[in-house]
Amino acid sequence: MRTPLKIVLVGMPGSGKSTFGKALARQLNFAFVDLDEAIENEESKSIREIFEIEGEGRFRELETDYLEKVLDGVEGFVLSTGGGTPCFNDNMDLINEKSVSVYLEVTNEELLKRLLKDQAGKRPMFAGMDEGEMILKIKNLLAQREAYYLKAKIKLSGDDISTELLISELMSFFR
Ligand SMILES: Nc1ncnc2c1ncn2[C@@H]1O[C@H](COP(=O)(O)OP(=O)(O)OP(=O)(O)O)[C@@H](O)[C@H]1O
Ligand SMILES: O=C(O)C1=C[C@@H](O)[C@@H](O)[C@H](O)C1
Ligand SMILES: [Mg+2]
Repeated sequence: MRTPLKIVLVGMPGSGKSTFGKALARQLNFAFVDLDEAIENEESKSIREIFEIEGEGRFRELETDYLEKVLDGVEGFVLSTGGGTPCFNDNMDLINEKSVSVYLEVTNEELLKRLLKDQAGKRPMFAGMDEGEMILKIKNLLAQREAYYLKAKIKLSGDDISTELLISELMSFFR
């Protein structure tokens, strides 16, 4: 039996992992998993509730548990991680051991635009912040996280990354 292809998307909050992942899975006819959504469904709580009631530490434990479960699946898939997933526990090493990881690198200006557009309160990391505070938070998060994201096997940069570009990068990767 051929080894199933497991594609894991990583990147900053708002970089488009969920949106892009869904489109990529549809195009490849692969199963799609969004780690944040999987946690919310299984725990019957929103990410915001888990942060507020049980704290970020508990969320990071759950995140690693669900990540391991998905990565150990026998079928191929596209997995969109949460923005912080690669940066806690040994998650990024685990991702690289078991999948082809892809970093979606988007400019801070575009991240801000997208996060401002999204429903307030959807992302606990940015809860209650004004635009100036969000810019600082994006810069700080990227400074802490970029080294983890850069461990990905493939990096795609730009504010309008297409699924066709990733498919062509995947073909080069396996060539
Ligand atoms: N290529 C794109 N161009 C413009 N807007 C986009 C693009 N991709 C995603 N968006 C928009 O940006 C916002 C964030 O996208 P998305 O939720 O997919 O990001 P994410 O990386 O999954 O974030 P998180 O880490 O918080 O889960 C959404 O409103 C989405 O519609
Ligand atoms: O950047 C982060 O740390 C997070 C991003 C989201 O995808 C969620 O996983 C959660 O809100 C934490
Ligand atoms: Mg997402």
